[in-house]
Amino acid sequence: MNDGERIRELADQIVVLRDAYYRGSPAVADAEYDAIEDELRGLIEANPGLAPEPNPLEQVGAPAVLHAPIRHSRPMLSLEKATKPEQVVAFFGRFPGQPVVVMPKLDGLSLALVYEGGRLARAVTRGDGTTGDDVTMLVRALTDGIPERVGAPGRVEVRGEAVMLRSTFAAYNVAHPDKPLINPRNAAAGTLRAKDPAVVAERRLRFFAFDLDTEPDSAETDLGRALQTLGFTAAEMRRCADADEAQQVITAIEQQRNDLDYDLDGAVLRLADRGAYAAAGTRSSSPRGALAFKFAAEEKTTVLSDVVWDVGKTGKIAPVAWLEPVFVGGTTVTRATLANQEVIRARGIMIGDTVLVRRAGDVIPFVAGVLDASKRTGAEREIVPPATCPSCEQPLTEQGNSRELFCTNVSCPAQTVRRLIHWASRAAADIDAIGGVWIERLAEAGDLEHPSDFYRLTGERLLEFDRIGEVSAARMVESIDASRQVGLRRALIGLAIPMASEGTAARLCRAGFGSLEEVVEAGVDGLVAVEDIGPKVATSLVEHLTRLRPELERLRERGVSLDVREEDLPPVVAAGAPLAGKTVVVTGAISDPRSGEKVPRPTFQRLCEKAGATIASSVSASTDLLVTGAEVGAAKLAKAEKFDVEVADQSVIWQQLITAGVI
Ligand SMILES: NC(=O)c1ccc[n+]([C@@H]2O[C@H](COP(=O)([O-])OP(=O)(O)OC[C@H]3O[C@@H](n4cnc5c(N)ncnc54)[C@H](O)[C@@H]3O)[C@@H](O)[C@H]2O)c1
Ligand SMILES: [Zn+2]
Repeated sequence: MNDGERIRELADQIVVLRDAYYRGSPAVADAEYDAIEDELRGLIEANPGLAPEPNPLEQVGAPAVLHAPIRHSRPMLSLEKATKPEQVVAFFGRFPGQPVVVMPKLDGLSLALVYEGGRLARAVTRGDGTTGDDVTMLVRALTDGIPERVGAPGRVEVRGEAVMLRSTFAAYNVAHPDKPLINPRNAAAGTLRAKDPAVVAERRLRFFAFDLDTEPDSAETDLGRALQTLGFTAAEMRRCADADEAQQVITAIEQQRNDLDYDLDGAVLRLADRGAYAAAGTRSSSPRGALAFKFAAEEKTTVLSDVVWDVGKTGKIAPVAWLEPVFVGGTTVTRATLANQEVIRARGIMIGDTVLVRRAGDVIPFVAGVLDASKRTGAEREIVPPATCPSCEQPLTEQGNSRELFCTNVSCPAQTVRRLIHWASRAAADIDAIGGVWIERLAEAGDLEHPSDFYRLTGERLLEFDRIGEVSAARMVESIDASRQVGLRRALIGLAIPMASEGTAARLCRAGFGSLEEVVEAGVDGLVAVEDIGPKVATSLVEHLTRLRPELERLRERGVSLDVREEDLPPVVAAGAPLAGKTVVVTGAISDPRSGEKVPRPTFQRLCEKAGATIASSVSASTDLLVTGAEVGAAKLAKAEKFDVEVADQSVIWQQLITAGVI
């Protein structure tokens, strides 16, 4: 195929893919689509005479099906893309002496909001860039962060991104396993395509502003301040004087990406001065005064080569997707979760399908769905859940609405290994010198069956195995020995009792239980009396701990402490504690001002607790204080503002901790 033919082919593909994408059913992942655009761009650059007519790269969006078309006051454009530092340098080179703001490139859908006489007159989607759809009613009902009124009498147009927060997305998919959303961006677009606001009220979106026109021109030339004054949450903007500084901010945004509650696919550079940005003008499909720096993709497509049913520590049989290796979210992924049968059915997934794999934030990679079922060849196979346990071959039971499968055989070998690995894990006994492979070998050899068996292992016995030297054997024994101090809270976690979470273990310690035996003796009635422990959890605890009585005895005999430890209890609050009675959320990167060294967040939270604070993980109406470290996400700050929560920089709190003698 010659270049001209390839150009034609790519241009046609782009038109088809865009059409599908903007209708809400993308046929490929964004990263793959971008690669097609890049190839076309490269070919046209090399052969300017062969540029297609019309050139899809010079068009924005897609000729959408508009229900209520509204023409934009000025086009809503796409952005010029960059992936290399040199391109950032070149951008600064085009505007000597001009300061630039760098902000996250939020991955949602853009909206134009028009205010007339101080009131929201209409909200319009981007559409094909020239004409968009009127979505005023839906936006009013479904989007947070859009004020009904602004304190400016003339015409005001604010542009920005409406995103579905990751937490909203996850909660929605948990509540609707039968019709899951594929990703937050798609969900945001889908939400505003819906006709009835009430139907999708739980799909709330959040609006972040990044662009502004005012008539008459407002005196404020700084974009971020101008937007805030009007009552909007602006995308977090940082002013940079040169390309080096901008590159640092871009890197910081990329690093903080996992901590944020929304998807971003890059960083946007834009002239900080509103006048300078307008004066720079536009190209056919992008403004000259802005540049998008793209990050690695969090979603890719790959082939689902097989599904393997994995036996968990509580006997749950979970489908695990085996994938052809794919680089996504910063690592090569070969396994992903499929949750349960219902999810597989709802997403219509088959073995051999090309599936969309998502790895965003801290979530475990999961198969979000099949993008284009029309590509099937007929060689795909249905995913059939097993009738018996893949490990012990006992029949399985189905539980719950999502029809999760369980092996209830307590001596199931796979469960045994999983439970032992769990006992040795960091959250429990923390036997860090013995990894999963060794646990499996020891279980196979008959040395390990119950956690208490770890405490019978000797150096001599370990040396009887292949591929182990004296040094490692001694380290293993030492690590086992140290784990005898596990204590009530971590032992309870380590025993992997169904329905009892880490929080349950902490609550029991705080409620005054002194040992695991005391927990069993309390019975269901005694346990439900503890705050936040319900009858199901209490019953499960009593049932399983009663069954485990002999094991508890063996652990005791072998010198393992099952009594509450000081670290299991809330810290003693120092006299004159500065944070006494306050519910505190900590966000961003924390470092000790005395040494400049990074401090893990849990360590800092523990210090705050010593100063009297109750730690919470997310900002809500009951939060009293948000402590901010470096690189704080806009979402947390926006929430603090919404709930009127006091915000303090970490330096202030460190000072208080030092003054109060906490450290
Ligand atoms: N999978 C597919 O088949 C397919 C097809 C077509 C397009 N796409 C995807 O759509 C996107 C391309 O389309 P595009 O032109 O909408 O996006 P773009 O990448 O060119 O970016 C422009 C958009 O970025 C948004 N944005 C977010 N934060 C911003 C900020 N701080 N400042 C300015 N703008 C900001 C705005 O909505 C703006 O419209 C790509 O991500 C592409 O992968 C995918
Ligand atoms: Zn089994």
